[in-house]
Amino acid sequence: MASGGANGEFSFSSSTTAAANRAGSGRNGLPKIQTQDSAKKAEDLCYDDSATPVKAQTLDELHSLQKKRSTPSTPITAPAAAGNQSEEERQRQQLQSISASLASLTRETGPKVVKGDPARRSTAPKVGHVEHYAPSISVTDSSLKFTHVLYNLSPAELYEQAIKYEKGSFITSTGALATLSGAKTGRSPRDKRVVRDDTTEGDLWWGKGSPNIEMDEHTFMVNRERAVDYLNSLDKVFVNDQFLNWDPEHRIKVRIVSARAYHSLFMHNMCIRATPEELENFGTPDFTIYNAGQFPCNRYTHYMTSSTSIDLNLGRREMVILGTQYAGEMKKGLFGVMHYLMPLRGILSLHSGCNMGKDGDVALFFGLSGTGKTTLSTDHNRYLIGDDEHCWSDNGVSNIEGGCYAKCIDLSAEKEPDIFNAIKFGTVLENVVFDEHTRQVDYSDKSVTENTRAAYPIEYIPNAKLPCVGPHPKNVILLACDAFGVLPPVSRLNLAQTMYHFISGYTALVLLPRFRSFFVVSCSCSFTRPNRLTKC
Ligand SMILES: Nc1ncnc2c1ncn2[C@@H]1O[C@H](COP(=O)(O)OP(=O)(O)O)[C@@H](O)[C@H]1O
Ligand SMILES: C=C(OP(=O)(O)O)C(=O)O
Repeated sequence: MASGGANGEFSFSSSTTAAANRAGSGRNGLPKIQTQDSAKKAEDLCYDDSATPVKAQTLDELHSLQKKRSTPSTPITAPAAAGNQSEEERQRQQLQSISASLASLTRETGPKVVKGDPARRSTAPKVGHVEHYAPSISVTDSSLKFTHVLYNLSPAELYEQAIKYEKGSFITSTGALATLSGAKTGRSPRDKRVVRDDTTEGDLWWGKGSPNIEMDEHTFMVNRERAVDYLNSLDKVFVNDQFLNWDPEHRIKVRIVSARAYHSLFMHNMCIRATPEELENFGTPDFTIYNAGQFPCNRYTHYMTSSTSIDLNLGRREMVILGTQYAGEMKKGLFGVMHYLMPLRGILSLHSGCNMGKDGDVALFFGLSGTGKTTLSTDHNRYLIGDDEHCWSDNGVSNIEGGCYAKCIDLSAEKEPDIFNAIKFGTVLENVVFDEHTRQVDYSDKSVTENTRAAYPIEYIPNAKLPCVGPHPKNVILLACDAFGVLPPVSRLNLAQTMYHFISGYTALVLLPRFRSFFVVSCSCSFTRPNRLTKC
């Protein structure tokens, strides 16, 4: 039994130990564990208590001292058109916009949308509730409840939400948030549908060979309603208002409504993060994602061939996700939107990584999934502009995203140090396996999936180029997985050859990463205008 000795020493009560203590050594002859002089300590504590009284009477009061109110980094300036808009009015408009996003299109009333965490019952809603429409006699049960909106939460707040409420969420030894994406651990391209209507009939590639599988507007609305009803049935939803495209002239405002903190943090990392000032004037989004991934689609619905459906409606500028929680669907779904919107503005959207040398020479890395865009564009000797999605306009190149989505299988500090070190607080780590005690990740473990991923903000890469824009590219590199040695390891191509191989898009699909060989085509090219490439 251990007890404190009269002189403040830590001692054991057995006679052997007491004898050892007298002899100046601890049990088994080990040196005694020294502690402070307890009498002096008690005196100090006494003085401390009276010198700095606690500025609270209760624990709740003490907790309330812990948190300072967030304030925008610059004073709130009234937008010219809106005149002297009060903070309260601005909040009301923001809530009304979110309320409109969540509105059912078939019922007249919906839940009352309020801001804030429902778990903090003592905190009154920031703004009074907003009905979707004026109350009518056709009141439904759903109109009697509240839906709490967790709006643009910070990574720290999202960590707390995930760990508290989402099974399979843990903090790893380097501070990343480990999560599980559920039954789906990769994208579901066969479950993707695009609404074929007047907007898209002439602009999109339909029919044999096209990746665009059509659905009609009515079926989209059925799925949209299903997703909105699911989200409205929850106590709380996450809403992210963010941007796409670092080129300020062609920036797109996106809103992501989701049910999981994991999804909100993933998009926080992957889209461009708005400053508090930009959020003040965010207004109506250009595009909205409804992510109801935990809820399946109804297979009796026309066009549905599984319980998963990812539906894009370019006319309504909306995307609905049902039956998959894999976060990459949101990222790639938005990329599809940019592939539609940007060419209409004469801008080429590129599925490529992009980096820049010290002399300003920009290189593009094209390739299908897994060919090495993220790995090779994250080059310690060059500035990273982006790892996956870019726009090429008369202004040069710009990254569409605000973060990177790296594959983690067999990741090591030696081979990919910048990516390895980016896996820290704020990073989402999907489907990795870790030691239950030390929380050290085993990047070689494929128990959950081989497609383990890390999503982190681009500034986690030390030599990221911020803002993520650059001049016209000087070199184009085409990457391909070639398991069968069809292609030479490296070839230098002229313009016509580059166009030919770009269209061919050869990649062997059935590969494990360790068998990959990379066909790298480097072409010193003279593309100065994007429409030249558009022709191929
Ligand atoms: N020589 C190599 N070059 C690039 N990636 C490689 C190479 N050898 C193995 N890899 C692995 O292949 C994967 C490439 O994936 P990634 O860079 O994310 O591709 P993409 O961004 O094109 O989808 C990574 O897991 C990387 O570690
Ligand atoms: C987002 C994805 O694409 P990529 O492999 O190109 O990162 C994905 O496959 O989930």
